[in-house]
Amino acid sequence: MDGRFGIIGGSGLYDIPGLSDASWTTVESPWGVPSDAILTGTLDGVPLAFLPRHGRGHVHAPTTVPDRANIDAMKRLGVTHLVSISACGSFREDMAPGDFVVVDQFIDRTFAREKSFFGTGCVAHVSLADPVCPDLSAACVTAGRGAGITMHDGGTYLAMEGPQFSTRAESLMYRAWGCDVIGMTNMPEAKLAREAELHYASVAMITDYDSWHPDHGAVDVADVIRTLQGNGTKARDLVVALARSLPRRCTAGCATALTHAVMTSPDQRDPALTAKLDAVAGRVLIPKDPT
Ligand SMILES: CSC[C@H]1O[C@H](OP(=O)(O)O)[C@H](O)[C@@H]1O
Ligand SMILES: Nc1ncnc2[nH]cnc12
Repeated sequence: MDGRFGIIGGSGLYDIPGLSDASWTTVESPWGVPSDAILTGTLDGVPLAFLPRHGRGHVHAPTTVPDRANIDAMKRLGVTHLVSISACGSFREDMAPGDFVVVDQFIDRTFAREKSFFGTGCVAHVSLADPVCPDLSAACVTAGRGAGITMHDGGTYLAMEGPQFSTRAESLMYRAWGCDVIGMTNMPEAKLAREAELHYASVAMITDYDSWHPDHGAVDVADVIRTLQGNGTKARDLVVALARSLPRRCTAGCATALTHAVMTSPDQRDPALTAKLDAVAGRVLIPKDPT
C-alpha cells in the first residue's frame, strides 16, 4: 500500500504481537503527549503503527485520552488509514456480546473534550455527514468475516462522556433514538481523524447489553472484561486479515477533507496555530515551494 496502516486499540487491546521489526517509538506532538509510545513494524510487509488508546496498563480515562496528540502523532508517522478498535455496549438484541459492529454513524454526547485542531486564528469546518471511510469500513467487514467473526455492517455509535456507565433511563432513551451501540471514546477521535484527512473506520466489539435489556440487568466491568478476553484474539485476527486487503485512497474524499474547509484568510492566520497544524493540515496551509 501507499502510506501506513494505523490502529488505535481500545480497552483490552494494548499490543499487537507478531510484527516484524517491531519497536515502541516515542512521538512528540505539539498537541500534547500521546496516550503512549507507538508500536511500529510491518505485518505481512505492510507498514503498521499501533497506539493503545488508554496507554499500556490502561492509564487514561475516556475523558483524558489525548485525542489530538494521538491523531497528530499517527499522522506524523505517515499513517493514512486508521482503524479504531473499541469495546462497546449494544442496544440491539441481534447485536450480541462477542459480535463486532463496523460503525458508520455517531451521536456525540461528550462534553468535556477538545474536539478540533482548529480554532481562533485558523478556523475550519469539515463535513462529517459521512464520518467514516466507506472503503476502509468495507474492508474491515470483509476481513472480520474472513476471520470468522460475526460482523455487522453499519451501526450508530452513541459516544458518552463516562466514566460511569449510563443510567437505565439514558440507556432506554438512546435505544429509542435508534442508536445501535454505545461507548466512551470514538468521539472526538473520528472528528479529529477527518480533520487530519485520514481514512478512518471504527470497529466496535460488543461486550454487553448496556442496561436496557430486561434479561441482562446492568453492565459491569467484570462482564466487559470477560467478553474482552475473547474479543482480543478476534481483534488481532481481524487486523492480520485487514493488513492483507487494505484499500487504496478512497473515492469519498477522506484524504482531501480540508480542501475547502479553512475559512480564515492567510493574512489573518495565527502563525503559532498554523505551525502546530503542520502535520494535520500542512497540505492546505503551507504554500508549496514553486521551485
Ligand atoms: C472497560 S469498559 C468501558 C471503557 O471501554 C471502552 O473503551 P474503548 O472505547 O477505548 O475500547 C469504553 O469506551 C470505555 O472507555
Ligand atoms: N455499556 C457500555 N457503555 C459505555 N461504554 C462501554 N464500553 C463497553 N460497554 C460499554
